[in-house]
Amino acid sequence: MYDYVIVGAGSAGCALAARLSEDPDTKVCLVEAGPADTSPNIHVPALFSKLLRSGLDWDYDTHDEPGLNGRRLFLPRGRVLGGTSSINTQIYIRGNRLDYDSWDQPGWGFDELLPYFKRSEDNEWGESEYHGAGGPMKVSDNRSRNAMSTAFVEAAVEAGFAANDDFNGESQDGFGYFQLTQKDGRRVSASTAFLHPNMGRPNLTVLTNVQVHRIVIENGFAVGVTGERFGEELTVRADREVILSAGAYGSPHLLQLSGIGPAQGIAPLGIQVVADLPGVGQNLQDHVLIPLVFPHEHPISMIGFGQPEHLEQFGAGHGPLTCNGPEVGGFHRTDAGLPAPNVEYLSAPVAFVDNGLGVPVGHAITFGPSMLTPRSRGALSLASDDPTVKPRIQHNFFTEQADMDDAVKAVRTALEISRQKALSPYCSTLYRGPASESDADIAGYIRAYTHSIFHPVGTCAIGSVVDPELRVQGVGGLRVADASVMPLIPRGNTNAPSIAIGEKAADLIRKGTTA
Ligand SMILES: Cc1cc2nc3c(=O)[nH]c(=O)nc-3n(C[C@H](O)[C@H](O)[C@H](O)COP(=O)(O)OP(=O)(O)OC[C@H]3O[C@@H](n4cnc5c(N)ncnc54)[C@H](O)[C@@H]3O)c2cc1C
Repeated sequence: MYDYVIVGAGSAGCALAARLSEDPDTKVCLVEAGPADTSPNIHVPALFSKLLRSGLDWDYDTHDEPGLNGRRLFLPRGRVLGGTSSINTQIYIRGNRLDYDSWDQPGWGFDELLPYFKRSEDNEWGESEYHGAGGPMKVSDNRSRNAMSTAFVEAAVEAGFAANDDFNGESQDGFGYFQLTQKDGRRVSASTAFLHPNMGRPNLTVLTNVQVHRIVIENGFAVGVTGERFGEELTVRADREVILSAGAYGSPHLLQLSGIGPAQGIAPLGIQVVADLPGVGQNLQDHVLIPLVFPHEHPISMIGFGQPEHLEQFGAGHGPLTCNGPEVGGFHRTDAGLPAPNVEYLSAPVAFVDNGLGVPVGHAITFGPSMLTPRSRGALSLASDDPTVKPRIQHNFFTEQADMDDAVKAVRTALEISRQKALSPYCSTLYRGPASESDADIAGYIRAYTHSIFHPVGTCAIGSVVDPELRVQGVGGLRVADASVMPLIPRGNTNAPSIAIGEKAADLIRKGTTA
């Protein structure tokens, strides 16, 4: 018997488990579907693409996307200790102040969340107004610094955009190198930061290879979870609370399998409705990337990494194997009158094609806009009452014309950057890109080549599915703490915000706010 059972050892779940188990009198069980994070492909940043569609990936796809010529897009999610933070590209971004303030939920404004961002952080720059030092998660400058990445930032400046050294500081706008969740050039995941140092705590149990199938609910109260481990059924009981940290796809999937969700979607599958919560699985938001790929002859892209000298350099904490992929980027407003950036440019020293699944055959640079403020909304619903069957996920990318209008402008800006002098050695040939700069050609290219950049949120949103203390409405002893609770997607990458949610959830739970 445990006080708290947490489902999912991802970005939020690891932070939550570590914080709750700081109290030696609190017994915490963290249940994870995937294995321990021992694969070397996790820890060597440049190998991240080897994790996609591997055994450490839930390997989802969207249903036919109506705004993207009916294509199905690849949606990777980590299935391993650390969750998606064990397979991501380590960019450390919090989003914009405006994001959290516009959630308009008590306790979730930017000024109230900043202490949680800082508490988790150990920035090599040290402590400041916007940064924390001494927290569990190391944040460092990029150790790789590919010549193409530097050229991309220089080209953006040549095109008239500002340089920015700190996207998490006073202002988000501008171009520069990202800071990364790395230590000495190795990946820092939520697992290596929050779990590894605390595995010896007698009051923290971490169960791996246990896929939770349902929440056990007795008299309207969550009292544990049932699942499967190597073919054997397993039940874990919680004395106080069950907390779902299974991610933006996993948490609404589990709620619906447990009878919590839209009655009209779950009852026909023979699932007994425990709470009719129409918001579960709705409000799905994500960022897309529109990649432009420029092949060239310079032998400096990621396909050349892995030479003996690179391995030696990696051992010393630097060199190309520390490359996270998108080393640089920038935040930009497609219209000067916007209150905050609506585009994040990403640039990687490699041909990043076919959702990251295509194997690059020659040297290239890939960059393009990731659209930060989508109006389109998708949904996740049950395809079956069998918990091992993947849910039906539809993002509805670009089903709102305003999303397309912004993206067309953003692609045009990327092409303008590609024509600057600093990029001239690398960008003379456009292999993947629009046929011309007409609105129609750019829109056609977007529909044919856009992919997800893997930041799903919003499917158990605060104010709809959970209250501001993250309690699931209509069921006792049950909370959700992960990216799914964000009512609106932040302007940036979603790992740091998910960790901040785990940090804050721990304080909410410790305060004993359960009804
Ligand atoms: C390829 C890729 C690159 C990315 N790059 C970046 C980046 O550079 N920077 C950034 O900020 N963000 C990035 N992201 C996104 C970011 O990592 C995620 O938004 C974040 O990790 C989500 O955290 P979470 O806690 O909500 O969920 P997750 O970290 O996905 O954790 C969910 C956990 O729950 C487990 N789980 C799910 N269902 C069950 C079940 N039924 N039983 C037991 N366990 C279960 C999963 O296995 C997983 O461990 C990237 C994502 C991908 C896929």
